[in-house]
Amino acid sequence: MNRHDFESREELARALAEAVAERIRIGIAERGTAAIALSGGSTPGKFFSRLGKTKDIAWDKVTVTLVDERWVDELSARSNAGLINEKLLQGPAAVARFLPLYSGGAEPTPATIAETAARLSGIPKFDAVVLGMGNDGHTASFFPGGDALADALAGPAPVIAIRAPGAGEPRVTLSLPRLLETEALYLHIEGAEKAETLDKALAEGPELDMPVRAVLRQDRVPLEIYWAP
Ligand SMILES: O=C1O[C@H](COP(=O)(O)O)[C@@H](O)[C@H](O)[C@H]1O
Repeated sequence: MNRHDFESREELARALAEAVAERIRIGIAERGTAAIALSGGSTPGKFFSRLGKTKDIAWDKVTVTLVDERWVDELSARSNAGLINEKLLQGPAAVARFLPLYSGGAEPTPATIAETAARLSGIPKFDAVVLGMGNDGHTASFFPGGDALADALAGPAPVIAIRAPGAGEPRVTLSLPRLLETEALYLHIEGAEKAETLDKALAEGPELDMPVRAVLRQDRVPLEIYWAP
């Protein structure tokens, strides 16, 4: 894994946006289309704004989806899709195709999960996956204590419904094997507390206690860690 430290969050956002933009350009050059999976939460807003303003990308050939979603309506302030719409899918990027993970109703059902998995099956491999991390050591919706955490980490199902004490709403997440079907993998974290959490996760200990360890320990895709204070 490689760690990229920046002096400011603005610099990080610029560099990560350029790295992901380059993966998108390569995907379009090689296959005619590109697909990326992004995280939600409080961290990626600046990065999304930067990426969405990138002009030299054929955005109409790009599919954007999420690595995970809170089971809330897109109008909710907690919606990861809402964040993508507000910050990324504006300006040049407004013509990208967005594949949401939330599809209505009180909670995800086997049928809605199957529909989402079917839609994602049209994307055999992502060009870039950008993960975040919570201070409890979760990434995507791989939460400690999650009722489907083992399945989410091991697959084989590509899309998993999961509930966990620290997660708030019911969640839906792409499984780790599905997320590792990518050309490039990024972990975007900011702040001193998250740097400490990362150090803790890099130390020995069970993956079920800090699920981000499963990402840090995998050897299928080189992990690029982007951090700023
Ligand atoms: O709930 C979530 O949390 C993580 C981390 O979010 P942050 O607010 O600490 O940046 C995020 O990566 C994930 O997509 C989201 O659903």
